[in-house]
Amino acid sequence: MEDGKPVWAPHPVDGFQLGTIVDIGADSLTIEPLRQKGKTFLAPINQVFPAEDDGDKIVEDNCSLMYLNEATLLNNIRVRYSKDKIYTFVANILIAVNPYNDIPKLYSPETIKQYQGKSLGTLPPHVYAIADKAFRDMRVLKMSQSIIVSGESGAGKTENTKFVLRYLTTSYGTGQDIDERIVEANPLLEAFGNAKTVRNNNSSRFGKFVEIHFNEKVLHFLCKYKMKENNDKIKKRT
Ligand SMILES: Nc1ncnc2c1ncn2[C@@H]1O[C@H](COP(=O)(O)OP(=O)(O)OP(=O)(O)O)[C@@H](O)[C@H]1O
Repeated sequence: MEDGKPVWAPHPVDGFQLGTIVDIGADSLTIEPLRQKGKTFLAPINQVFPAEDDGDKIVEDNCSLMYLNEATLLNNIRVRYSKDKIYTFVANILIAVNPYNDIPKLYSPETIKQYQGKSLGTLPPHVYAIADKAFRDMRVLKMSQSIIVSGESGAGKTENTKFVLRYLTTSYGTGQDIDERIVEANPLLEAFGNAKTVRNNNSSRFGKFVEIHFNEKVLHFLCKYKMKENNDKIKKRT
C-alpha cells in the first residue's frame, strides 16, 4: 500500500469506506475518505485493505478481483446485490444474499433450461449452476456429490435447497409423479419442524440432511433431520 492509492478503511456503520492514504505511520495509516475530502482519520494498518483501481468494477467470481480481501469481497457482493445479482462465485463456492423479495425470472423454467449441462462459470452465478455441476460430476466421476448449504438464520438455506431440488427434479427427474412428490415433501417437513423466530418467519428448527438417489429409471429421495434444540434424532423416509 502506498500514498495516494485507493484503500478500504474501517467505517463505524458501513464496515468499510473508500479512501486514500495520506501518511504512513509505524502501526497506523492516515486516511482521507473519498466522500469527505480534507477530513482525515487514523486507522490501524491491519484494518486497511487495498482497493481495486476501478471502484465500480464488479465481477461474477470474487477470485477475479485484483485484490481479494474482506473489503473488496464485501463491496463486490454489495454492488451486485444492489443490481439484483444475489449470487456470486468464489471459484466453485456460491455466495447467496437473501433478497427478501421475488426477483423476476430468477428461478423460472426458462432459467432452469439455460443452466442445463453448462459448465460452471459459463453463465452468471446461480444456485442452478451448482446443482447442475453436482449432477454432471456424479455422472462423470460415478461418485456421490454433496452440496453443503450454510449460513445464519434467515440467510436463505431452506429456499436455496428447495431451488436445488426443483432444478434436479425438473432437469434430470423421471418426468413422473415422484419428482413432484420430492418437492412437495418440503411443506410437510416444514409443518413438523419449522417455527417463527425473531429472525425468520419460517425458521427450520432442525438441521436437514437430504439425499437424492438417482438411477437410470428412478429418483429416490431420503431426508434425515436432526432437531436443533433437543438433539432427538428423527428419520423420515418419503
Ligand atoms: N432467493 C430468495 N428469493 C426470495 N426470497 C427469499 C430467498 N431466499 C430466502 N428468501 C426469503 O427469506 C426467508 C428466510 O429464508 P430461509 O427460510 O431459506 O432461511 P434459512 O437460512 O433456512 O433460515 P433458518 O436457519 O432460520 O431456517 C424465506 O422464507 C423467504 O421469504
